[in-house]
Amino acid sequence: MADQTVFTTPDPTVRELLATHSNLSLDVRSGLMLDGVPLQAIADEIGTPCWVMSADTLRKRAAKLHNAMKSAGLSVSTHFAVKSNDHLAVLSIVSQAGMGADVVSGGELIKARKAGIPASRIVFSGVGKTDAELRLALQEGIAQINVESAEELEILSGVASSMGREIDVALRVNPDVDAKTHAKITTGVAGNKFGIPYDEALGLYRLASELSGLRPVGYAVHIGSQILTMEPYRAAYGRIAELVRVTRQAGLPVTVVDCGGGLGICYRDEGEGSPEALAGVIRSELGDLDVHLAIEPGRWIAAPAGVLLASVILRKKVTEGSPFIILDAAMNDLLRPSLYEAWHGILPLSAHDAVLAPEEACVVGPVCETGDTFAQDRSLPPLQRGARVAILDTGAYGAVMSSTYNARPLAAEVLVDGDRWSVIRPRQKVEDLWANEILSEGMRVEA
Ligand SMILES: Cc1ncc(COP(=O)(O)O)c(C=O)c1O
Ligand SMILES: N[C@@H](CCCC[NH3+])C(=O)O
Repeated sequence: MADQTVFTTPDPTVRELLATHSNLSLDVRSGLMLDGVPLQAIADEIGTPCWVMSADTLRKRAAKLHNAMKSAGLSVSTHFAVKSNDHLAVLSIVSQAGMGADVVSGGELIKARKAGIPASRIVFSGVGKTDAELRLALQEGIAQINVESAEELEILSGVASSMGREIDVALRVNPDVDAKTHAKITTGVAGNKFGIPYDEALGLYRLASELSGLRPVGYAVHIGSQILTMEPYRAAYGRIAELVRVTRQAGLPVTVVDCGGGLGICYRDEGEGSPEALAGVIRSELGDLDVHLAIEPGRWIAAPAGVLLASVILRKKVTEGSPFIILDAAMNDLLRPSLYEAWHGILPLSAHDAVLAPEEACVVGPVCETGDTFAQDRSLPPLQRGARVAILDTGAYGAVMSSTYNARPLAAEVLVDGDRWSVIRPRQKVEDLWANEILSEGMRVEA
C-alpha cells in the first residue's frame, strides 16, 4: 500500500483541487492516486491518453443520492442518464447500486439492457425517436416513454397500436424556466427544442388518454445540466405540481412525475449541487401529490468518478505570454472545453512536479483547431516534455463525446476498483480507423 503522506505544495490550485476531490490524493512516492491506485502506474502500462474511472466513486455517489432522497422521506426511482457515460462497466456498477436508466436512443437502450438493467427500470427520453427505436422500446417492454411533442404522441400511438401493445407515457413539459446554466445546455426555456409548451400540456394529456396504445401516467421535466442552485428546480417543479392538479381536476389520473436530471458538480470552486437540497425541493413542491417520483441524474454521479490522463508532447515557448503545453490528449478526446469553454482541473501525476512553484501556461491538444484548448493562462506547475497530467471530472460527457477527428484513435479506458485496476476498453488500433471504409479496386493507388 502506498504511503499516503500528504505534503505541502506551493500551488494553491493543486491544493484546492485535492481538497475538493476526495477520491484523489498525492502520495510522496507514487504521485497522484485515484482511490488506491497510482495513476502513473496506469499511464506507464497503458500509455496516454487514457480515461480512468473509479468504481468506488460511482457507488458512493449513487448511495449518497439515494440516502438524500430517503432522508427526505421520499421514495424516488433513480434512472442514470446513460448519455453521460455509456460504458457497460459503468452501467453495470450504477445498476448494482440501485439505479435504472434514462436513455435517449435505441443504442443506449440496448447498452443498458446488455449491462443488465431490467427493461422495467428504463425510461426513454428525447425529442426525436425513430419508429425503429419506438418499436424496440415497445418490444423490450421498457417502463415508460417520455413524449416531447404532439407529433410524437401520434406516431407512438400508431407504432404501439400496430404492434398490439400499450405503453406508459409521460409528457415532457417545457416549463419555460431558465436553469441559469450554459446556454448550450439549457433545455427548459421556451424556444428550446425540448418538451411540450406548458400551456399545451393538458390538452395533449387528454389527447394521449384518447389515443390507442398509450397509457398517460404523468409528466416529466428536465430543465438543463450543471445546475447548482435550487431556484430553477423549485420554479419548474412548482409549475409541474400545478399541472398535475389541473390535470386531475379535469378528471384525468396522474400517477408519475419524472423530475429529470441536471444536478451540477464542482469543477473548480463553484461548490456542487446538493442532493439533500434537491430532495428538499422535490418534497416541498411535489411531496404531497401522491405520485411516483423519479430523477435522471448523469453528471452528478459520473463526472467526479473519472479523470483523463495525458502526457506533455512538448512545451512550446512564445515570445510573449504563457507557453503552450501541448498534450497528447485533444478535443477529440475531451470536447467540453472546446464546446462550452468548460473549466476542468488539471493535476500533475508526479509528486515531483506537484511541488514546483506554479507558472501560467496554455494547455492545448495537437488537433488542428485553435479551439483545441484545455486551459488558457492556467496556473500550473511548469510541465516539461514527458510530464503527465490528469484532467479532472471527466467521468461524464467525456469518453462518450469522443471522436476520431484528425485520425486519432479512441483512447483506452480503465476502471479502478479499490487498489486494483483493469482495462475496460483497449486503445483503438489505428487500423480500426479505416476498417469499415470501402475503397473500390479502381480507386486504389499503389503507394
Ligand atoms: C432528459 C434528460 N435527463 C437527464 C439528463 C442528465 O443530465 P445531467 O447529466 O445533467 O444530470 C439529460 C441531459 O441533460 C437529459 O436530457
Ligand atoms: N454534454 C454536456 C451536457 C449536455 C447534457 C445532455 N443534455 C456537457 O458536457 O456538459
